[in-house]
Amino acid sequence: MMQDIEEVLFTERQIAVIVERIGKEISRDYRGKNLLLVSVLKGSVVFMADLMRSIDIPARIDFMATSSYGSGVKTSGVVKIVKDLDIELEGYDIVIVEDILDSGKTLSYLLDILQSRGPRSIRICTLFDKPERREVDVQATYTGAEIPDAFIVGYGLDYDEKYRNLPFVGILKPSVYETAGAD
Ligand SMILES: O=P(O)(O)OC[C@H]1O[C@H](OP(=O)(O)OP(=O)(O)O)[C@H](O)[C@@H]1O
Ligand SMILES: Nc1nc2[nH]cnc2c(=O)[nH]1
Repeated sequence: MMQDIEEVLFTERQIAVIVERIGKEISRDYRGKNLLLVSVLKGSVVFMADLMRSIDIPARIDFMATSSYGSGVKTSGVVKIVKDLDIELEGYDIVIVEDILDSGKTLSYLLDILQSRGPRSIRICTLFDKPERREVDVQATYTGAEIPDAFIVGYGLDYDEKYRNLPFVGILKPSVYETAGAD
């Protein structure tokens, strides 16, 4: 796996510092509220697992899954709900937990859908943001780090369902996806 990584962007240690900082911000902002963390599968699962443990106020969790990237590095732009939430949203202060904000299509779609279910409030938390790539106007309240326009993997993020279990985040060598299928 390591041979497919061009450059390590964030080490395990650097990610831990970022997650800890966001956990503190959310704990401060949601004290006395009715916090529900909504993790968007599968990419955010590693971030979610660490983030929830760095939040020291009561929090519920739920999961949903969307799909728009298929097995490649380009979004199809058509977002589908693959798995919906289990709970009703009335009365909750929702923080959507995402691994990456890229074109913005996934989060803009999710915001619309979740908003229509009547939560008390709703905000976005993303570990990574690629502002240069934005096609739809979406902004996160909590952002771990802004990154350049490169395809990253690790710490939950995949290419073709691989590399999610890397403990760090790195840029995938373009030769990996340019020669895809030649495995
Ligand atoms: O801003 P966008 O261009 O919409 O891209 C961001 C979305 O793409 C990734 O999900 P993906 O569809 O690859 O699913 P996964 O989380 O299961 O890897 C990521 O987890 C975000 O949900
Ligand atoms: N793995 C991965 N998924 C993405 N979805 C949108 N951008 C990215 C990215 O850079 N890496």
